[in-house]
Formats: sequence, structure tokens, C-alpha cells
Amino acid sequence: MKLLIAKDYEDMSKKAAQIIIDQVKQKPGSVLGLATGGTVIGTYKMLVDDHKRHRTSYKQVRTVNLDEYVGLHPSNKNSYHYFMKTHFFDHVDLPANQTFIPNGLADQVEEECKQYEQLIAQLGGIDLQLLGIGRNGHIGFNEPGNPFSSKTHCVTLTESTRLANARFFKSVDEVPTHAITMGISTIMKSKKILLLASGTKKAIILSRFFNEEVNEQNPATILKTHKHVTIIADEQALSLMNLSHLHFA
Ligand SMILES: N[C@@H]1[C@@H](O)[C@H](O)[C@@H](COP(=O)(O)O)O[C@@H]1O
Repeated sequence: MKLLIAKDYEDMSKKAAQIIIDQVKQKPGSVLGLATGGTVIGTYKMLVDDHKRHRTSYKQVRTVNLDEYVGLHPSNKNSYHYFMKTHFFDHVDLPANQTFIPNGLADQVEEECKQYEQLIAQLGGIDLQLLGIGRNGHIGFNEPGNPFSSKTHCVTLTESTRLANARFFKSVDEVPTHAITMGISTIMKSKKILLLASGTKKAIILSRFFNEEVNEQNPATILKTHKHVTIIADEQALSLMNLSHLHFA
């Protein structure tokens, strides 16, 4: 595990974007696993800026997103389809038919999950998976207690996650109660993983991440067993850590 300490949100976003750009340059047909949430907005902005300035091309890239709310239409501003279009897809040369996000409107949710899992396998697996972290340690929408063996599945969101995400909605009542998410085992199959954390609101969970043994109540802890994980965290997110005590494999 590698920890890159960023000065602030902008520095974190810049470092993360550079890793993604390097991945795409090294392997133009990369499969990128993408994430949503406030943390990754700056990274997408920098990827878009770089695309405009340096013409880094996404023509051969395929993308698979981590998750989507159940019941939100892609045109709904709070859907992750909408998020990805507005923050990234609409501004680069990535063909729309090479972008994949779980269908939160599927009639047969279980079938949708199965197909999404198969799709990732058919694409040859994920080369680089981008992740944020929930305040309760969730990655994707894998909430505490979700088995590490899980594949793409439908989850009931915890009240704390719905409250944390309510800032994007008019009220917490509008936040969907369910989501489709890649499972922990799906995420762990990625060849490389890039986890981002910024701000004091992530300080408690980051200190728990570093101090706790791997356990299903803190889903992100499984990442400590992955061979190729890079964490980029800013000083505020690391403010509860005594960094000199950290040992990295
Ligand atoms: N499903 C997403 C996660 O993929 C994201 O990492 C997390 C953190 O969000 P934020 O970056 O806004 O703090 O919350 C959401 O629930």
C-alpha cells in the first residue's frame, strides 16, 4: 500500500488525475473503474482540463462505474449517470457506448447485477479502480457488515449514508433507499486501486482505516490486503493520524 500525502483537495485531485492519465497513456485501451461523490469531482475536472490542453485520448478506454441509485432516471440530476455525464463523459472523447453504469431502473435488479458482473469480466477486468470512502468506511455502496465475498448486488443504504448524501438532494426523504453496487470482491479483482480522501470529515474514518484490523464492519479495511493500492489523502483527512507510526508494505 502506498500513501501519498496531498496538501489539500486540489493537490489530491491533481495527483489522482496524473495517475489516471499515466494509466491511459501506458494502456490506451484501459478499463477504468470510476466513482462518484464530492471527492472525485476535482479529479474529473483535471482530467477534462488535461484532455483539452494535452489531448489525452479516451477513445479506446472503457469505463465501469461502481454504483447507481435504484429508482433514479439517468436524467435525474442526482443519478450517477447524470453525474458522470456532466463531470466527465460529456467533455472528453470517450464514446458513450464504452461507458457502463448499473441500471438503477432495471425491472429485474438481480439479473442486472449478474449481467454487470459478467460485463466487467468480459471487458477483461478493471485495470484501475478509483474510489472514495464513506464516513462509515463504505466503498462503492458496500455498507458495514456487507460480506467481503459480495459481487455486484443491491443494497439497502444506511441512514448515515443517506444523510451524508442528502446534501445533493432537496431533502433526505428524496435520497433513494437502495442502490446497485459492485461488490467488495468485484472491487478487489481490480488490478490497481486508487482511494481518495479529503477534508476533516474523513479524518475519523481514515484513522480507523489505518488502525483497525481488516473487518467487515469497516469495508474499506479489505483494501489493506490488495497488492496494488494507492491512497491519496490530504492533510486534513490525515489530521488524526500520527504518520510516523505507519508502516507500509
Ligand atoms: N457511493 C458513493 C461512494 O462511491 C463515495 O465514495 C462516497 C463518498 O462520497 P463523498 O466523496 O461525497 O464524500 O459516497 C457515495 O455514497
